[in-house]
Order: sequence, then C-alpha cells, then structure tokens
Amino acid sequence: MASGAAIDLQATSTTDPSSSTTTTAPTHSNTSASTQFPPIKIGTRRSALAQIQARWVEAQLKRAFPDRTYNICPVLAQGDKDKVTPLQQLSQGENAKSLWTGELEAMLEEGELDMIVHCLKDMPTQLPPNLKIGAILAREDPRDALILSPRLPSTITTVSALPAGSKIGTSSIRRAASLRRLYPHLEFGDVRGNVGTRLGKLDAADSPFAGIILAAAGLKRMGMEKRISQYLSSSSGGMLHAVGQGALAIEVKAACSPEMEDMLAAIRCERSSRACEAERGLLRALEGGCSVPIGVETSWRGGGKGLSVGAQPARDYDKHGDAVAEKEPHMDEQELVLKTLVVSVDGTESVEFESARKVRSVDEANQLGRDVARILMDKGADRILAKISEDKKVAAAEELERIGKEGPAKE
Ligand SMILES: NCc1[nH]cc(CCC(=O)O)c1CC(=O)O
Repeated sequence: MASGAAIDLQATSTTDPSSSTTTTAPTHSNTSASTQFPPIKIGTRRSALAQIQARWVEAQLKRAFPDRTYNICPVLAQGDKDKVTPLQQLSQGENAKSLWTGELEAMLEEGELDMIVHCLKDMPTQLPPNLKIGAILAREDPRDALILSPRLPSTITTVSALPAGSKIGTSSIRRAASLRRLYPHLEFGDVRGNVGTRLGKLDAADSPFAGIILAAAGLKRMGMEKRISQYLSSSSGGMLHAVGQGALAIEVKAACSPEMEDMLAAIRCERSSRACEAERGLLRALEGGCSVPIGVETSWRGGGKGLSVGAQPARDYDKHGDAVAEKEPHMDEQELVLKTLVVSVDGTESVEFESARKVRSVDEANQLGRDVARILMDKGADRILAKISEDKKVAAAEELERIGKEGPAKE
C-alpha cells in the first residue's frame, strides 16, 4: 500500500450496486468471464466529481466489455488533505506534480490499481517513465463558466455587467489574469475546495464573492449546469480555457497488457486526443505548470460544414471521435484550429496567437502545439513567463525566510 493512501470501499457502493468495490466477484453476475478474470481496479480521487467521472468511464468500459467486472477505488490524495496552503504554493517545488496523483500512481505501479481516471487538466505534461496516458476520452464542454451569487439582482448575468469592485472567486492564475485583462474593474480572491465546497462559499450569506469561475465540464457532469450564468470563451469576451480542460484521461502502466490496450482502444476518442495533444504539446514546450496563465481553445474547421469541438457535447462523436451526424466530415479532412493566449498575472500584458492545419495523427497535433509555442515565445510570451517564474522564486525565498523566523505555518 502506498504511504498514506486509503481506499474508501464504501464510497461508491451506495449509488450503483453494479460498481461495487468489493474485491470478490459479484454474486449477481452470471457470466463465466467475470469469474475467469479478476475485476479491473479503477483508481480515482474521492471527490463527488471524481467518482462521477470514474463511473462514467466504468460505464464506457462495460459497454465495450460487458463480461468484465470493475471495481472503483476512491483514494484520498495529498492535495485533497491540505485545504490551507494556497494552491500556487502547493504546486511548487519538488513534489509539485505528484500532489494530486502521487498516491494513486504509487498504487498503479504496485498493481493495486489497473488504471487511474484523471481530469486531463490536472495531469503534468511529463509522466513518470513507467506510466503513460493510455487513453483520452471524448471531451465534455471545455469552457470556463461564470456562476453568480444568488444575492445579485437577476438582471446581472455576465461578468461585464458586474459593478466595479465586485469580487470574483478563483484560485487559478490563468482565470484571474485573463479576467483582469478583460475587466480591470473587478477584484479577485482565492476560493479552494471541490466543486460543492466552492459553490457553498459563493452562496454563504457572508460570502465576499459576487461570482466564481468553474469549469463547465465539472458542473455538467454533476448535473449543476443550471447554475451557469455565462460561458466564457473566445466568442464571449476573449477568455480561453486550460490545457486539457473537460477531457478525462486514463493513466496506466507504460507496459500494460494487450487486454488493457484493447480496453483503452475501445474507449479512446481520436478527435479529443488530437485536440488535447496539440494543447499539451504547446504547454510542454512553454514549460508551464498548472499555475501558468496559458489559455487555449481548439476547434475543427473546414472539410465541409464547419464544426467546433470546443462547444460540442461529447455525445456528438462516436467512440473514435468521428462526428456522428452524417454530413460532418472526417477529422482528417479538417483543420485543427489552436487559439492561444499568454497573460501576465496582472492582466496588463498578453500575447495571442492562432494557427490551424490538418493533423492526421496525435503526433502531428503535438507538432502543431510545439510550433505555436515557438511563435508565442517569439511574440513576447518568453518575457511574461520569465517574469512569472522570477516572481515565484522571490515568493518562495520570502516564504523560506518567514518559516525560518516563525516556524511552519499552523493549520
Ligand atoms: N482544478 C481542478 C479541476 N480539475 C478539473 C476540473 C473540471 C473538470 C475538467 O476540466 O475536466 C476542475 C475544477 C474546475 O476547474 O472547475
């Protein structure tokens, strides 16, 4: 067992008896295969959203391989335990990348899990060498969304309509920086916790926030789409989302079995894989972490009728990522459009670039991302990113000095 990891065996058994987490073969199953093969152990974080996502993946696996059985294993991540340290600080230093995934990954390496379901957005661009992203699944709505305080008059429905001085809650530098650039009259504050906690902080009677920004995908998966007042995108305002936002990824051992490869092939989405790999190729080349303000937006264009991946729900595509509607062209006939935006933390400086080309593989998509990264750097993103990493170093040094004087921060 990985250090500190705790599997919560009860967490999923209440909602769906078929996703039981018992380790013995379920008695209600009468297929011979289920007794022949051990269950597939699906690792996930423990939040409500994470478990909904894991069940969604389980449902897709069941559709493709109905004779197999599946156990969802919710594990408490280090990042979920620490609710006090600001996210930017948590995501710095040596252990930065393993904050959300370290314990799950240790269990995957030791064979205690067969796969991990992640939000692709939370995954580092570089994985440990013995692990890999085995599949990227059909993407949910990748846009950011504005959720407003129930105390605001109902005539206010957009960010731009908020009165000067209104405070927006978000812990994402990208979201705060992008919105500062567009709406300098607003203020920003940190809001942490899972989706439910954040909504609770917004709705509380003494809340400082007029609104918060969340990923539309999470809200939709949780059935809370109704709380969305405004979708933020290139076509509304000029806000771009995080790399990989809205897509789920399956992490497996790099040397996984042929059976596992078959399962991954059955649930992956080629269209989403190409779009996300372009975004991740870009991020990797810019050497940005999750706290660097890089916004992206991908869509598909041409080859017949125009078609946007970004704003389309996943069900419009089959499992290979081909548009289901007959008239939609195959992605190989289309151009992948990559819009990008790098913003300084205070929102005063920014560099934008958009590029499009046909990409016939995930590797070609990655190349598009890397080419765009180089152009962004030439256009001044290098200065913005250098300033951010310089500021981080200063902040870290100050923190060290403070700890030296006062001892570590108390919880
Ligand atoms: N940083 C946390 C996180 N990671 C993924 C999602 C949303 C779901 C997704 O992007 O797939 C969220 C919450 C949010 O940003 O509102």
